[in-house]
Amino acid sequence: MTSFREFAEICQAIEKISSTIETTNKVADLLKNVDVEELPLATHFIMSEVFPAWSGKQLGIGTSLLYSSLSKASGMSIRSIESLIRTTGDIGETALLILKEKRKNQVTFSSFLEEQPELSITEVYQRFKTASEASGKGSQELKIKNLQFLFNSSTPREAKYISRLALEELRIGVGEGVVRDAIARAFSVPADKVEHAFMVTNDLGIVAAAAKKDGIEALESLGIEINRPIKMMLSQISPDIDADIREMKEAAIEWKFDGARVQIHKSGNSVTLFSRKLENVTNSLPDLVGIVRKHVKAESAILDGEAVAVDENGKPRAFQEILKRFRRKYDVEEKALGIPIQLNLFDIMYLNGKTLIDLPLVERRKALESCVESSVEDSKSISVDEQVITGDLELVEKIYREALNAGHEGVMVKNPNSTYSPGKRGKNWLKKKPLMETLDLVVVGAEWGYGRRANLIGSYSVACYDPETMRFMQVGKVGTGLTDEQLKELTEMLSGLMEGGEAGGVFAIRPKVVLEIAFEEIQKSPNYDSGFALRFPRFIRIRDDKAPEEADTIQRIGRVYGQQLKRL
Ligand SMILES: Nc1ncnc2c1ncn2[C@@H]1O[C@H](COP(=O)(O)OP(=O)(O)OP(=O)(O)O)[C@@H](O)[C@H]1O
Repeated sequence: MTSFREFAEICQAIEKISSTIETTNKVADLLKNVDVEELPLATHFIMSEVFPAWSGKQLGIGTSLLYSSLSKASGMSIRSIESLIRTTGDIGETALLILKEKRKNQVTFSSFLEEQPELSITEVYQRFKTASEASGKGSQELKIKNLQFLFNSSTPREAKYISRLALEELRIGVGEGVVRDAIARAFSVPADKVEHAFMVTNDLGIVAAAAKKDGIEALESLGIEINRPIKMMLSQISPDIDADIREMKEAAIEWKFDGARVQIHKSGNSVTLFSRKLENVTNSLPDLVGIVRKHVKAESAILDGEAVAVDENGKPRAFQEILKRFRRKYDVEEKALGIPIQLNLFDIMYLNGKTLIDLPLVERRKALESCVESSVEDSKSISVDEQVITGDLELVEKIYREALNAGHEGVMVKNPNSTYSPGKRGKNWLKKKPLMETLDLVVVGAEWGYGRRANLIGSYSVACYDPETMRFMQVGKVGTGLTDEQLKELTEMLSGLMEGGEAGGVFAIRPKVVLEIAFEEIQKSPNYDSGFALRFPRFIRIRDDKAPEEADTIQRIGRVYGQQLKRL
């Protein structure tokens, strides 16, 4: 068993270094030292995850639960803890200070270290797991008891990283890229083998353990598995789509539906549906499960498509309508009748035991067509997205116009020879749609409203993402463009994410919720840590199909700012 103390020491060391190479070396040291059984846990922990992202398991520990546990473990009041957090600005440093104080009053620190059995990585995981699984009556107490146990058994430094891990933010800047390189370094395996193993498993914990056990051979034997979702391949906007099509010579053109992405796993009669964020949404969409069971003729398959909400004439409804269906947990059947769904399939990654992601799109397409059956009367509920392969730019424009006239978003332009690259946004999938510059930004703070809206959150501080530092950087405040209903919805979503208490009606929010924001212009500004500010930001919609790390980046903000200058 590896001690959590060792893990905390590595975190502390990484926090002090800024070079990526040194960070990677430290993570590689950790991976080398951890027992193979605990390696998946340590690999996730170092990326601030308790459960692998694909598992959809939520830790569900909010700040108030954490404060109560710290308070119980130390005897300090919750109010004092909140005020300490306002000074330190961080739950980790706060936990460290509280535990230092506690140990000082309790026993001599060295005798504590001698008496206390060391926490192992497995023990920390088990306590988190038990806390996350507690439900129903008495569950709060059980959650607190498990966290309290961890704080009672930890050194101040361990408490610092336990409390940050509880909120799934270690703040040490270690993401997938660093861990991928660290696995290659730690076990002397080629980086491209690690990358491919990650694409098919979507789990660096599994990859690390395989590399440690049996090197390249074990990595090559890893494959896609039903019910372990793989990351979605993504597209990018092209500054000159005509030039890109010319370069491809021929491109595969498909309608771009404005709905919600869905990844379908079928094994025999069992069907599981995952959202773009890889959440399991099967229970919300029983009608979609029925459609797949009836029309997908494969023993096992993983399919990619877009679910669109339609009206009685089969016309697409607003994007928000389909998200309502995805979110819906109760009254599912009743709601399903209200908002019928159409499933448009456009890719296949796995069929009857075979991984297809390394095949070119044209081949995958044949496989997809071979296993989807829809009769004329059913063509409203399921179809394979029509695809035209052409290099004729006029024809592309014609298909684009037809898509817009039919109420869709535009077209996708795909490279017919491209493989399916999970999690990648690149030139093999391009999108062509009418230009309206918006940004997807993350809520990091909020303020109560005034007057009639005093019991609702009325304004939102929004931030972009910096993938290099893994931090969110504020670019503005949004308070316009929202209806009362949207304010209510957002107030509900955000009230569980408040952090560190409230000061003058203003409070910090854990970065979880993504909003799409329109704006007039981006300006340079010293007021925000991003160095930019949005002029006249306006709310467009909630993007709860997007994870915070998928928000627009500081680099994109810089690029849009640069383009504005060129237009002047
Ligand atoms: N035929 C299609 N092929 C691929 N994706 C499609 C298709 N039709 C609709 N889509 C949707 O378009 C998205 C591709 O655009 P992108 O990857 O850039 O997502 P996005 O960031 O949500 O962008 P947008 O806001 O423009 O949808 C896919 O995630 C999918 O949900």
